[in-house]
Amino acid sequence: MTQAITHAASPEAGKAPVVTIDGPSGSGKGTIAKLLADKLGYALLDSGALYRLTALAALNADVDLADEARLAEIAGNLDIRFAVANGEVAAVLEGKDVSRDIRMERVSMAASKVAAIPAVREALLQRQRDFRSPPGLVADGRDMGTTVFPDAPVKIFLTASAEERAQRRFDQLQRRGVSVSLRDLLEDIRARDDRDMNRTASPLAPAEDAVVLDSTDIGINDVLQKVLDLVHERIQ
Ligand SMILES: Nc1ncnc2c1ncn2[C@@H]1O[C@H](COP(=O)(O)OP(=O)(O)OP(=O)(O)O)[C@@H](O)[C@H]1O
Ligand SMILES: Nc1ccn([C@H]2C[C@H](O)[C@@H](COP(=O)(O)O)O2)c(=O)n1
Repeated sequence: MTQAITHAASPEAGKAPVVTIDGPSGSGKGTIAKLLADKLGYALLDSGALYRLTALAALNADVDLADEARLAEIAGNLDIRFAVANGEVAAVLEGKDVSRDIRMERVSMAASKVAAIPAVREALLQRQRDFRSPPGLVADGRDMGTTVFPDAPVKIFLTASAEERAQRRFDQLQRRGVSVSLRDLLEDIRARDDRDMNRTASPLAPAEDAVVLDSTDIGINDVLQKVLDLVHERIQ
């Protein structure tokens, strides 16, 4: 069962093993991170949710997304917690479950802009590190292996072609009854890749010691098994 962590870490917590899973949007990071955390009984950090929550708080307060100082202040003072209910992790902002709101397209776009601001990333750094706790942590994002947990014993960079990622997102939205165009999704994925890879602060890139897994032609179970093999080889 995935653990939800909301408290500051103890000295032992700093030594707990971390598995980092970075990669572009739609590569399957969130899916694999959740399955892995469940399997290992580790805590789970969905770092993208922190950028999404910052973006939602800013949109709710009508803050200009060009106002970097104000956005950093919002990121540094977020009133959030992650609650586990029925095996799912809910994101709670100022007491309200906003798990669905933070997945809306306008929030995704705002999160991508907010995440490019160095002062926002700095404001969220320690909060992310506080998720590290025994028996271990699975951390999903873009800079988990390069910046947030550079000493992690297992670093995965999960990728897939833009076309495959757009198709996966299309199928996911269709299952939820949301009608979208595959072409728009592909354009959106390319725009986000470009912004995530070309920003100056913690750009999306594999850590030097990361294992790169291309899941374009590999199913979820096979990806999970490859990651588990690495964990057993390096941690337990
Ligand atoms: N290897 C795979 N084969 C087929 N479908 C997959 C695979 N991995 C993930 N998926 C599906 O792709 C969709 C996107 O996966 P997921 O949300 O985990 O991606 P993500 O990398 O976390 O994206 P984001 O960074 O935008 O949150 C989901 O519907 C998931 O079930
Ligand atoms: N460590 C991270 C995590 C996420 N981001 C950015 C990338 C996206 O534009 C946005 C939302 O992430 P998602 O929920 O889609 O994984 O946040 C980042 O820059 N660094």
